[in-house]
Amino acid sequence: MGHIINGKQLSAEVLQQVAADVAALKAELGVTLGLAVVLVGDDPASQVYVRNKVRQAGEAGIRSIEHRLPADTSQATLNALVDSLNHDPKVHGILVQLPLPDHLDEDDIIAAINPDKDVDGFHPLNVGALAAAQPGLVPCTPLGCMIMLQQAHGNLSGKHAVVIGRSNIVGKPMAALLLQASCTVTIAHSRTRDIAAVCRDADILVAAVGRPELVKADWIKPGATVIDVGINAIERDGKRKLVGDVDFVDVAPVAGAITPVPGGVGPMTIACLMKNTVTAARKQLSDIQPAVAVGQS
Ligand SMILES: Nc1nc2c(c(=O)[nH]1)N[C@@H](CN(C=O)c1ccc(C(=O)N[C@@H](CCC(=O)O)C(=O)O)cc1)CN2
Ligand SMILES: [Mg+2]
Repeated sequence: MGHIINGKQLSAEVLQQVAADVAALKAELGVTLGLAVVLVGDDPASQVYVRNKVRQAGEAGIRSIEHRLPADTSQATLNALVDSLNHDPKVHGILVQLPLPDHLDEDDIIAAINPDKDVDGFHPLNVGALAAAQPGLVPCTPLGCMIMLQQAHGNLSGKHAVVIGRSNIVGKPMAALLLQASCTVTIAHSRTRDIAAVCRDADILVAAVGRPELVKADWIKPGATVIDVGINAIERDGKRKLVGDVDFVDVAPVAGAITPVPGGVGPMTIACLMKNTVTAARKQLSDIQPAVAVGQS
């Protein structure tokens, strides 16, 4: 049985560091960090995630400013809200919970966020910065996966990493971060030929496709590290159950280390949102007060 990477415990450690950084910024500069959380509509899962974000911000000493808008909110109204948050000095981070209702254009809203406040790391300028290995805000889920990998593996240099999935939110930024860590990176997707054989060559496998329990034991090189980004609600034996993109029971005996679902990558996503809020605030505060030393960690 491989080592189970405990995302709950690791996220608590990340949050503890964030709380210390938030307290230090308050002590040094007298600034309370602010995170604006925008939720449009009443998607039940999004409501749970937003509630957890607001709670954890509070635990880290970050003030959250919640904006809950009805499902029929217009693009113009949402853009105007984002614009006002962009100009509010008490707001250091802005996140718009996804998915948005169908009539809204997600790309347009993301592009409207000030890139310095884009704590999700989805703005095209932050996407470009990551691709060019320049400083910027990095999407929370891939950032959380990297923290888990570094803890499980130490140095990642020279490892073959396979990422299954090519989404803008997880697959592509994940591949960019693994490349920055000097991995040899393959992105596999729905058109990849003999995907099982491609995955079997991986020292590190990151599954982010949204297909319940797609990855089986015979896809895994013995001893490989397996990071499961999938969160899929299924029904089994008449009960609702959350499973990942990896068949955990099948794969865990073969893997060297593996993340569970729930309790793996999910909690790290929220912890990294708080970490990004500190990163964003430091950049904004050092732009305003370049002479003041704004600590880094
Ligand atoms: N603006 C954003 N929208 C979305 C993001 C994002 O990073 N920014 N990611 C996902 C949803 N998400 C955060 O927003 C998220 C999903 C799941 C979890 C989590 O902790 N999951 C738990 C299980 C939760 C459950 O019981 O339902 C776990 O894996 O242990 C955190 C955050 C899409 N939208
Ligand atoms: Mg849409």
